[in-house]
Amino acid sequence: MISINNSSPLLRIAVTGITGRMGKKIIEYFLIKKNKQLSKKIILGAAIVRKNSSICGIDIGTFNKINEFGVKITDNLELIKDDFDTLIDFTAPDISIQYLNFCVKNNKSIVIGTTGFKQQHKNIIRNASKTIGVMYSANFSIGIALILKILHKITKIIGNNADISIIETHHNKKRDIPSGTAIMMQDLIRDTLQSIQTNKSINYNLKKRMYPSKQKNIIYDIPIHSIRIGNVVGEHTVLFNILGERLEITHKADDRAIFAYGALCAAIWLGCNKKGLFEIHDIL
Ligand SMILES: NC(=O)C1=CN([C@@H]2O[C@H](COP(=O)(O)OP(=O)(O)OC[C@H]3O[C@@H](n4cnc5c(N)ncnc54)[C@H](O)[C@@H]3O)[C@@H](O)[C@H]2O)C=CC1
Ligand SMILES: O=C(O)C1=N[C@H](C(=O)O)C[C@H](O)C1
Repeated sequence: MISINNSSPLLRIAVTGITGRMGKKIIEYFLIKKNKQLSKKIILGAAIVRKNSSICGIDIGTFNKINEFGVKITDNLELIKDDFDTLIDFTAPDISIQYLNFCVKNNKSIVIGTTGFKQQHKNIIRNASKTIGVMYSANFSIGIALILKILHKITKIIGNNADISIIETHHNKKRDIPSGTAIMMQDLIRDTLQSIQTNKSINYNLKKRMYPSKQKNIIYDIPIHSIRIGNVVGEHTVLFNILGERLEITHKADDRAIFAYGALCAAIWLGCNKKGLFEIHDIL
């Protein structure tokens, strides 16, 4: 499990996208105090919604049809900049970058779960991490963090001789395609294959992925097949086909709470004093 440093001080969290699928899940942890360990370490400092939303000014508890909580929904970060230490963002690429820039300007740490970033966004994220603590992951589940370690090991052993494909399945409301998780898996496998080819020790991490690989000549065809159907929370399968047999490594998310829990643990781990670019496996 992700370890939570018990000596970390109480951390005030700002949550963006509070009307979204992920924003609601994260807020739920504060309103329903779903996890005692987390509740001892973090408090809700701000609940942020898109500009000019009709729900600005409403108490977050009232909005979620429970008792008044004492935090009013806002679209104005300037008003609440002294009410939080760390911002957790699961929204959309362009607004995520605006929130990131606000955090840089006001020396706040940030946990970014948004996916669908283009390379120029990733360069901005990387640059911001020179000034503040940035935790970025396309997937905050413990399961995927563990599978990434397994994929690295399998690719090192059979990658050179395997036919590899990735299948990702998500709900039909998902905006980006393919999923950020599938791209993360594809990047890891490609980096591992490149390291085998060039005998360089692989140090797979996001930092490396923030800049495209310099070795343009080595292209690995690892196709990603995407399915958008119903309410699927998120499923990923990596297939390694070698002579006479096939490995299928699968992760199936049933509840977005796993992503929310991972993001909240990441926020506690990140705290408000670190500087740099981190990802979920930094805290496993
Ligand atoms: N890293 C991870 O573990 C996970 C990442 N995600 C990613 O998180 C993001 C959000 O996913 P969902 O919550 O399902 O989406 P959603 O569409 O349900 O929610 C998006 C939220 O962002 C807000 N938003 C969008 N554009 C905005 C703007 N211009 N200004 C202010 N607010 C804006 C919306 O109002 C909404 O509250 C996606 O990129 C998704 O891929 C989702 C689940 C897990
Ligand atoms: O949009 C989603 O729902 C999810 N998006 C993330 C991704 O793009 O990988 C993570 C998870 O699969 C759910």
